[in-house]
Amino acid sequence: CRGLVDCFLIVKQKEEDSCVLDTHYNEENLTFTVSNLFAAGTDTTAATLRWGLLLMAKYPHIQEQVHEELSRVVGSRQVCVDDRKNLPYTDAVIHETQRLANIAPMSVPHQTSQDVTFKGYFIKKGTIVFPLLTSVLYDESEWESPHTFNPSHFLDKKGQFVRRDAFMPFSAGRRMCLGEGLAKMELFLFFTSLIQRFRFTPPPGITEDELDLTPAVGFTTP
Ligand code: HEM
Repeated sequence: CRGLVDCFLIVKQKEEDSCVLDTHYNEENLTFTVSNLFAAGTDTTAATLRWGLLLMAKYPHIQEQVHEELSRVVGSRQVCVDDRKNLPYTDAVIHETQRLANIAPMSVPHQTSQDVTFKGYFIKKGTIVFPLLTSVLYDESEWESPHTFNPSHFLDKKGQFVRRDAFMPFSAGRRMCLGEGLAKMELFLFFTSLIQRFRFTPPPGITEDELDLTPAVGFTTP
């Protein structure tokens, strides 16, 4: 069994052999599952990484601090997942990038499966609901400076990494992002490997102040 598709096909075969009718393991679901994984798992991580590099170009003193921490803790060997716990500043920069980049501002639409009253509002069964992640990621009662890039949002006074409940780029609840662990691992490994080897700067003739952080409109925020 080499991966998801093999696993799926093996169960499909078993169910066919035991004459299970009405199975979820059919070709249509296989196609949807694989295409969903591509759609949900490629542009999201790539857009976040691009935001990370743009922010490093705009704030060179922060890029320098990430570089210093990486040189001190990892040196020139390849970064591995286990290094993250020893790189609190870098970890905070990646979290702050995800918060400010806010790449899935409306998460994905859900639909109420029954009538529900939420915070005094009646929502009828079958209503489409968009959970606005922006409202949490930029919540003024949660973040000291919601609209600025500030890695201290994820650091305590001693410079140790702190988790924040309002960090919700992967949404929340039962249907939250299935790829959170994979995405975090990818972002950490790609971001650190790039900063270890390169310096990111604005193009010639452009100052850091001129780098524009206005997001473009898209399903994710490019
Ligand atoms: C920075 C990267 C990513 C972000 C910010 C992100 C964000 C999200 C968000 C906001 C949702 C909607 C959750 C909800 O319905 O409430 C979601 C769903 C999902 N994500 Fe991600 N995602 C990322 C990367 C990935 C990766 C790498 C994969 C897998 C390869 C993935 C797979 C999925 C899947 C399968 C769902 C649907 C889950 C379901 O409906 O039960 N995501 N993601």
